[in-house]
Amino acid sequence: MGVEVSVEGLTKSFGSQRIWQDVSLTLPQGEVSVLLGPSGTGKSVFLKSLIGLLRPEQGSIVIDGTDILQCSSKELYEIRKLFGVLFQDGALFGSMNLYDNVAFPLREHTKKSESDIRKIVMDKLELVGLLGAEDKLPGEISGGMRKRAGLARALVLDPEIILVDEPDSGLDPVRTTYISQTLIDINAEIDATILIVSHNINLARTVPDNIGMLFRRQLVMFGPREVLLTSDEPVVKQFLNGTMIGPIGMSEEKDEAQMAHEQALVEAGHHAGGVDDVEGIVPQMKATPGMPERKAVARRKARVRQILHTLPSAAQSAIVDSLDEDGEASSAEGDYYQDDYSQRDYRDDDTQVIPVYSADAYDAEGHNQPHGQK
Ligand SMILES: Nc1ncnc2c1ncn2[C@@H]1O[C@H](COP(=O)(O)OP(=O)(O)OP(=O)(O)O)[C@@H](O)[C@H]1O
Repeated sequence: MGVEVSVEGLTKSFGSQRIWQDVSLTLPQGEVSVLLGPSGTGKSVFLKSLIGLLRPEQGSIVIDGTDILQCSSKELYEIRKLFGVLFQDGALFGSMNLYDNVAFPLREHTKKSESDIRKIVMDKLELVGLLGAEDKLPGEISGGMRKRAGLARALVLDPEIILVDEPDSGLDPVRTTYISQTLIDINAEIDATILIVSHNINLARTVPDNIGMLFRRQLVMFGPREVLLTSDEPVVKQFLNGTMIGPIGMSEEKDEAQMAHEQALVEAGHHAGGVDDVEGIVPQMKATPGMPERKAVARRKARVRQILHTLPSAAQSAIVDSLDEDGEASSAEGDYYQDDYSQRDYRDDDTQVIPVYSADAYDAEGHNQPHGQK
């Protein structure tokens, strides 16, 4: 089973440029999480920090009991072996065919025989649907195939944590769904902890168990998927709907005057773009029939049940509904409704759900004034 990744108070700058600050979240063991955020908010920087390629100046990243910001380089080397990483372009070696690309980590990091390597490589190529393409060079195949080859290579060392940077970039919606299905199937097969960085709303709505969002140097929230997908936070709603109306601007920082101007345009009949009906919860993708059950599903149910009372009421209802669909409502309701949630302020609870932005969370300059963050 994949290991938990626990991030606490993480802050990263490049020189005087603060990328994000005080980011705290836990990727639960073996679950699939997505980190959303507008372009340039530091999602890739976060992903590279998790594997120790970039070094945040504050905070901790605890993986399998080791804080990778404090450990020796030898320990970091060992921790890195737990990871499989799919970078945006697949990061394949252009001069090697797909077989050799996928075999590369096995030849570099293990003493396995070529016949053992062959078995593993063919197995992973089959998992990502690339059997028959092993002799092709990266330059001879499509972007989607390159991504799948990169994914196969990320899997050969049996990673416990898989980091995936924008699996959808450069892919059409159908291929994006295929790669989403592959990620879910991989999770079912090897039960790895998976973090996907993306700004694809369809993927975010259908793939993960948990969703987080970065915006204006803060982690806006992180928690069960139902929390973000039912959120009323302006930045989340704008992001999900893809409209120009809201705190996200072309260059990220949008001030009050700009927001008022855009609102006036819309009131005068200008189309703000995006779609209005991207709301609510749609069913989560399941492993392809014939694959093992995702073990994360049962673990997540138990985990979410424990924190349910700390979540916003819309998220609670959505979670209870999803359990209803699974035929669990009657046994679950007894547990859920012991508490009077309507009387609770979820922001005061000890929870990983960190809603920071609301309508009153911006000062006169349009800068955020985070509240409720732990
Ligand atoms: N090695 C680096 N040195 C200096 N600045 C960097 C470095 N890597 C990233 N940055 C800066 O960090 C910021 C966040 O970049 P990052 O690629 O993480 O954003 P992102 O959210 O992944 O964006 P996108 O969705 O467009 O891929 C950018 O301003 C980028 O220029």
